[in-house]
Amino acid sequence: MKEAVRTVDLLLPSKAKRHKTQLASDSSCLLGAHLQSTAITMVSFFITLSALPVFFFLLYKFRSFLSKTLHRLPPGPPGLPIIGNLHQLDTSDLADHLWRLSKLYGPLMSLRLGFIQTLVVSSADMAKEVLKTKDLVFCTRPILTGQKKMSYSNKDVAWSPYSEYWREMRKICIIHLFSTKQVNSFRSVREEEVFAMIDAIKTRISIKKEVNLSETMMILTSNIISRVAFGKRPYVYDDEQHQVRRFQELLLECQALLVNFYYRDYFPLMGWLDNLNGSIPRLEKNFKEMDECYQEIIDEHLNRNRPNKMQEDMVDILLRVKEDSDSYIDLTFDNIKGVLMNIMLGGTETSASGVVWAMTLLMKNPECLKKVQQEVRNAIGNKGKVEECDLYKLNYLKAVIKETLRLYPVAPLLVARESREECVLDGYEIPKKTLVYVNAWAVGRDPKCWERPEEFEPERFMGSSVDYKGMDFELIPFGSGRRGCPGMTMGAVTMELALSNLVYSFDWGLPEGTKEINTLTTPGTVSHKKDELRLVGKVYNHVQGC
Ligand code: HEM
Repeated sequence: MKEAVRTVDLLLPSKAKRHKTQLASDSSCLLGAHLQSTAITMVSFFITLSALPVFFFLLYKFRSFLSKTLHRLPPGPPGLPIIGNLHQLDTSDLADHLWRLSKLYGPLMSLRLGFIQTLVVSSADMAKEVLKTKDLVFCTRPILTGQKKMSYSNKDVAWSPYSEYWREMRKICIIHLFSTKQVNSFRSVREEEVFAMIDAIKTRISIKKEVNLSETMMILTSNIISRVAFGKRPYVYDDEQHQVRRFQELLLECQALLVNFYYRDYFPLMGWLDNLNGSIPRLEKNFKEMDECYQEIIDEHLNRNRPNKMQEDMVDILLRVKEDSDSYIDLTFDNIKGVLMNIMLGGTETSASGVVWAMTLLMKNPECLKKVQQEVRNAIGNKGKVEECDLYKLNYLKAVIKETLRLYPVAPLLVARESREECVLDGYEIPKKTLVYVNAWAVGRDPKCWERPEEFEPERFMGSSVDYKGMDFELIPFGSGRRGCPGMTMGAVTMELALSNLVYSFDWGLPEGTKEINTLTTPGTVSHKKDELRLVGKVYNHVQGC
């Protein structure tokens, strides 16, 4: 009671304090009224809370009723009210799971993820429809919480919706960062890093330790991309293999946050749960820390007296374009940071995962490993290392990479797209704003296109014109069309250079006690081999040929 009087005391203006005595006697009524109103608020809160599911149920029913009556949607597994098919999805191996479901429901399959109408495309024919014939309808990206935050509100290339801004930004990237000339200008960076990796593996072998190829490849591609993007090498090989830098740790957290599940993306009224479970504060924290790093990098590049400046890197190029008054759009620092993020995320994990899958499949198919080793060793002789200028001679190695990307596409569901308008696909009506996943994993296993689709047979590409450049829809690891991967040349040459040197320089075997290598995958946009690939290597003596 005393507390209540004191609180009232503080709240009252001085004039009213004359009525203090009377108020003190009234305060018990005031407290009673306060308790009553709290009780009413709580009861109404609980009524609202219990009415929410009913509200959502009715909304869901109404929406599905509308969707079904207004659109003839492709078939799909029946879902539950509100959550739709979310509970049925095995996210540990989503692409494989969706491929299996598509065998029941067909190459165009409808799902409902919460309130989001979703389409899964699982055959080469239908992928061609979506990525080529109707590319203009399906060339935008959905706006999702993690991506939006990390891309400075979609001021990047990869997650920016289809717009004049995206077209200009992509043009800038293609001309200034990803052109063949530009990719070639970073040749020495890739070679130096691959040769440093080979030396590090030799040191490891000399002390009779097994080689963790998953880790080694991540170090390699992080080094290459960091040097190409902003002229710095985040890892150095030492006795303990590496030393982690702050930026790389932040990138790992960023990757996790990008694939995190945010309620607000699928249940528009339940965004508050993201704050409650800590997802949003975690996102804000990582964004702030990443932003500080990007800003530091930009500030360093703006310093004209920057020490150790070797060659123009991507930040230099983007800053130059920013200053260039003739450039197409007014680049801001946020645009540069968004593109940097795309390059770091798009370029590191993808090529690393590709080489690990190639080595995994070669280890499981020793006759193919032998064949590719023979090809590389015959072509290179005792030169000691494979350089980029040698790669054109290595047709079987290129076939190994294609076959790897067919069976284990690094981004098995590509990068999600969204329909910009209503359209008809194979007789089905696809509503506007449908979330679209093109399942490259399923397409690579499409029995209409591939004989013995489950077998690893690089020979199928020898003498075949089928390539991953986006024109052959049975092989689309880099996507296709307007949103196809602009970093394909850089990614492919990195994989070829790393793999060729690995098979040229070493003979590989399984560590003692390991009978078989599994092919379990990690969840996420980029699919890694779940269990690290650990092998024992023997240095190959090129002079003696053994
Ligand atoms: C093995 C290597 C790589 C693979 C398998 C790969 C795969 C992909 C895929 C599947 C997409 C989506 C395509 C679509 O929606 O049709 C994509 C987009 C993209 N990739 Fe790559 N990528 C690789 C390397 C790289 C590299 C090295 C970079 C940059 C340094 C890069 C930057 C990008 C960007 C910026 C986009 C977004 C394009 C847009 O939305 O307009 N990628 N990549």
